[in-house]
Amino acid sequence: MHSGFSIAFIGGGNMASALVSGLADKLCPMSRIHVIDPNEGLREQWRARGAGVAAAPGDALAACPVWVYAVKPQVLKEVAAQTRPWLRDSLAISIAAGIRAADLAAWLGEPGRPWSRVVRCMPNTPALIGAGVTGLAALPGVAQADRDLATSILQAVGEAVWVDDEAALDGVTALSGSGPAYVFLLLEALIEGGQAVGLDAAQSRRLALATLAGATRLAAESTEPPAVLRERVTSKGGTTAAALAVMNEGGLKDIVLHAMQAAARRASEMGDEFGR
Ligand SMILES: NC(=O)C1=CN([C@@H]2O[C@H](COP(=O)(O)OP(=O)(O)OC[C@H]3O[C@@H](n4cnc5c(N)ncnc54)[C@H](OP(=O)(O)O)[C@@H]3O)[C@@H](O)[C@H]2O)C=CC1
Ligand SMILES: O=C(O)[C@@H]1CCC=N1
Repeated sequence: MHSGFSIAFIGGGNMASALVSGLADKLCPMSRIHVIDPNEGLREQWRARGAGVAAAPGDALAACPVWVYAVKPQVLKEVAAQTRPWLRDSLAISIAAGIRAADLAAWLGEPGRPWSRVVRCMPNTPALIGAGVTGLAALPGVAQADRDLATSILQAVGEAVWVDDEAALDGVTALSGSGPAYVFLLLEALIEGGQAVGLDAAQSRRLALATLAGATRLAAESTEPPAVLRERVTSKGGTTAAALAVMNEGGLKDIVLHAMQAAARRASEMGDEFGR
């Protein structure tokens, strides 16, 4: 990416912050990051980090070749209308859950002529430390150069996975978009459980984090499926079998399945509710 590359974040909240932390200095310096957010306190934080800030769209936005919409799905339509007058030749990337690329393209374009440079994606918060994973999709007419540009931006904060059918992004949202929250919930449970079985808080946290990290890395590096790795931990008549029996009785797998279905359904509902 050349040194003149600059990127605008429309919405400077949690996710913009996570993306910029991973991006800054890898792809473009902070001085080339422009953040638009109505919240004065947030703008002050961005200013302190070295980013350009504005309360509303203006000339600085028009000059950015890449725009990342990082506002809530509920306000994206209104925000697209606010930014549209400043659109010259920029690639529009949306990270809003549920909102379909065709809707954003229609909001940014003219009647009968949707904006052709729209990529929809679903990152996750580990982007903050460069360990994110992002699902991406685009309408069929989007140029390969724009797909490559979006890939390079999201790859700066982790892995990038393209899906052919945009509807699959609702599934990505249910898995990796919301997924860090499921892992944090498990982590909370492990830490509380550790204390319930006699460890102190610090020991529990250390053991829980190392267990999640170690097991995840083992699964990633192994050629064997997770079920086989699970069986290797589970000695006949032993401690793991006792624990898994309780988890199976409680229907843990079904709970996760139903939770993910609820998340995917909600993404699709938000697309209907806040799109079009
Ligand atoms: N959090 C996550 O893990 C993930 C979130 N996403 C998606 O990212 C998007 C942002 O989420 P998140 O960062 O968590 O939300 P936040 O609420 O933290 O950030 C959104 C920011 O946009 C600001 N905003 C509101 N109106 C405007 C406007 N007109 N122009 C510019 N900025 C505006 C909000 O200000 P104010 O608060 O004052 O309204 C807020 O600071 C959502 O669409 C979400 O679906 C995607 C992947 C993961
Ligand atoms: O909860 C949400 O709607 C957003 C999308 C994925 C993670 N957070």
